[in-house]
Amino acid sequence: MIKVNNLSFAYDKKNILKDVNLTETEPVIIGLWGRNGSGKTTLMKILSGMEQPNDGTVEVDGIVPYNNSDAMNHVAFMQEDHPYSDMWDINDALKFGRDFNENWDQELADKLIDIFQLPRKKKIRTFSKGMKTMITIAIGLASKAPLTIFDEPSNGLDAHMRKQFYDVLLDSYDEHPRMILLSSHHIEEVEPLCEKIAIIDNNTLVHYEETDVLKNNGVHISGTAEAVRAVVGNKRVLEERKLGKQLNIMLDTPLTDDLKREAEQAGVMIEKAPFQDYLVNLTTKEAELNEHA
Ligand SMILES: Nc1ncnc2c1ncn2[C@@H]1O[C@H](COP(=O)(O)OP(=O)(O)OP(=O)(O)O)[C@@H](O)[C@H]1O
Repeated sequence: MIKVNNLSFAYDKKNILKDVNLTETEPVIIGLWGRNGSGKTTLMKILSGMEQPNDGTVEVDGIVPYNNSDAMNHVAFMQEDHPYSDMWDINDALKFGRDFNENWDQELADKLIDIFQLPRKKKIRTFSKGMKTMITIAIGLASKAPLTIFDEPSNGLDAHMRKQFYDVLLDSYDEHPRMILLSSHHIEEVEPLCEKIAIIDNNTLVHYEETDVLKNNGVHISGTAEAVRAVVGNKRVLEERKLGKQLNIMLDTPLTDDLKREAEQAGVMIEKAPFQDYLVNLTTKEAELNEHA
């Protein structure tokens, strides 16, 4: 379904993406995580045919998306701050979706507009940020495109709306499994939806893994320096912070029962690190290693 081989892309000779490889053949919901400016939107634009790679190849659903009028039937790219005409109300936006997506599901579109309680008659330009995000989610899901891409889809949604977004996305995916790519720089916002996570860092895709595997990693250990170091041994350290005689270390390892026992015996505190903190430290560490390579 997605085949990206040795993809490189530059804006004005500045490398944004380099040697990106990603292959996925199964319907799956993927979270694309990376820090601000890491190249998530750029990769999404390339997958949807809005930008052309400088090097390498991209195939989506068997087609090369760039400069291909057929791409619209294979990829729906719902951008953050999606550009709607100032004159449009919801019916105009849905008509646009219907005209450009051969798999368009009008019943689902109408249902989502009702669930999100969006006003049909008001111009979209008068909507709040969260309401604009919701209409974008409705159009993306109703497109039923083989690859549906949402750039920062939970942006502007309050906790209640975010839950509704999760529910409608998972219902729609269960009913019609397809590939859905969701970007975020805050992993906790999309992780509950995603079976797999792709991580962009240092201009490339550094990890593509099952969410459950990645999410298990990252452990904080704190206590006196000597006791902490004894537990750490030669495990991979992602972050180290000293506070007087106290040492706090983040390890790149899962929190196993063995490790908990070891920590208890050594008299140090041990806990699972938040997923977002783990990813930030993981990418910082790998960027440092690359710099020194
Ligand atoms: N049209 C453009 N012309 C020149 N540089 C650009 C253009 N669009 C993006 N960039 C640069 O490309 C890099 C990657 O931007 P991109 O928008 O893909 O990142 P992102 O991971 O989506 O960031 P964010 O999480 O902040 O939205 C940034 O350094 C950005 O300044």
